[in-house]
Amino acid sequence: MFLGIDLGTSEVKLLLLDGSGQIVGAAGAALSLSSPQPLWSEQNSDDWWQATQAAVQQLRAAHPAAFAAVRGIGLSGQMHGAVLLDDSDAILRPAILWNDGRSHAQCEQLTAAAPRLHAIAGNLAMPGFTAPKLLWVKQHEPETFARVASVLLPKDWLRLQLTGDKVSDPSDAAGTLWLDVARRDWSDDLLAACGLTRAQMPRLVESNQASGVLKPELARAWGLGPEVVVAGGAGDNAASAIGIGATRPGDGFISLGTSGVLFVVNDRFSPNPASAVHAFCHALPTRWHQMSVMLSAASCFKWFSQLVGHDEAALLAELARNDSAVIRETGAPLFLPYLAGERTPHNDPFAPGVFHGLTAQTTRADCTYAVLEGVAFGLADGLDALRAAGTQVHQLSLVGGGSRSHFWAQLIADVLQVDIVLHTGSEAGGALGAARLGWLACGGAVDTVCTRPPVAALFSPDPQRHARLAPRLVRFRDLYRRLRGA
Ligand SMILES: Nc1ncnc2c1ncn2[C@@H]1O[C@H](COP(=O)(O)OP(=O)(O)O)[C@@H](O)[C@H]1O
Ligand SMILES: O=C(CO)[C@@H](O)[C@H](O)COP(=O)(O)O
Repeated sequence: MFLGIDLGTSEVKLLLLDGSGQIVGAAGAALSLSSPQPLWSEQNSDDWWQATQAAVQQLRAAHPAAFAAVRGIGLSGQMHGAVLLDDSDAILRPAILWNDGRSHAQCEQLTAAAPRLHAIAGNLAMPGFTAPKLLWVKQHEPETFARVASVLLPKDWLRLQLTGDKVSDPSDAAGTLWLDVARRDWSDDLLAACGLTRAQMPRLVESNQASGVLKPELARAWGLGPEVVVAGGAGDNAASAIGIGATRPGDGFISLGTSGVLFVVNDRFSPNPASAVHAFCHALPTRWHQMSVMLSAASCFKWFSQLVGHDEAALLAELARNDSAVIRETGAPLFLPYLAGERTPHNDPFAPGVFHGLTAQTTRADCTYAVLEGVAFGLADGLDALRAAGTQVHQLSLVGGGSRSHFWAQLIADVLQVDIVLHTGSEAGGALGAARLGWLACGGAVDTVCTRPPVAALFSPDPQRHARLAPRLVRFRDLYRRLRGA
């Protein structure tokens, strides 16, 4: 048995996988976000550990025999977050997350201070990345910065609780802006630009290699044997790729989680900062990937559902009951999904969320539709950015919580004009990939472990609907341009 632990933004998810690749069970525990000031997004790292332990107890209770047979653990997690520790590994401040926009000024400073940033890290400096956050802490919380002995990414802080080791992997480390992405090693020059050194960074191992073993006292408390291997693991998007078998160049998927991600595998480091796509290491040693990232995707649906007091399933059922789809596709309001600013393609922490074109006839179902459509339009921008970066896409799998909606999957296929494939277990996101990385670290072979799960549904583009939506996409893009800086 192999255990995957995915530290998402809205939930910690656990998944048990057996030695024939079948999912045995899953469990989860919710997490909340805090935004003490505009543009800020933080979580308490201790909450991650409490949620992980609660989910472990759920999974053990549901599958006692299978859980007791766990031999390998893999980690996956929300990327870019900064967990700052002092020299006794105590947490110095709340973790600053991937969707935090406070460090926009520091991005400019970093770009000026590190002229080779784009060549080494392969990416634009964006506020969500780890390096500009540390510059922000240096300038705004100098007492804290002076005490920083270690900087860990979210899943790597969980690993510290599990094994006592400070270790990261290249797929997650690439999101710091301190990694030499082609060489898959820390860059002393980029660290120096932030007043940091390699001594403050975790050791790096590849995602599919062992990083350490579970602490004996935890193994006993969880009813596990000795020598449970913990794999290097991966950033949640690279882990999701492993989960749906996206390992060959050209394989790609969309993740509809809190963020919205278009991810395509490359066989070499392929930076293209000009189009605001990310070029990072993949979770296999000879692979890299490009991705475009929306800061708010399924989280727009969650926000709207909480605003109107109906859950996502109820809103989708209401949408399905209404038979005026064509009228809605021409008359519904437009929605700009920039609830936390945007990365690809705008790199603009101040981009606003917007409902535009409300009338006295606008219904709740129209607004639900607009939210789902606005996210699909954001993905269309992301796909254009990937194409501008030289990546070709013909078919995309869909993963993450948003993949529960077939309506949304069809809408995305129609907007993007790309086949969208749903594999079984797709809503598990990074947790399945994490479990698979645990299996690889215990000696599993890539060809055996990283297979494509069975296809649950295929959504092919409808050209007529695409033609109806095309003018709305033009208006969507125009709306952002008109509002920029307003
Ligand atoms: N039936 C549904 N249809 C579409 N989206 C849904 C549905 N149920 C939940 N979601 C969305 O799934 C998202 C959570 O997805 P998840 O992949 O777990 O995110 P994360 O990894 O960021 O925590 C929430 O934003 C929620 O609105
Ligand atoms: O910042 C990125 C990728 O660059 C995000 O994809 C985070 O990794 C958060 O992921 P989810 O919680 O949405 O899965």
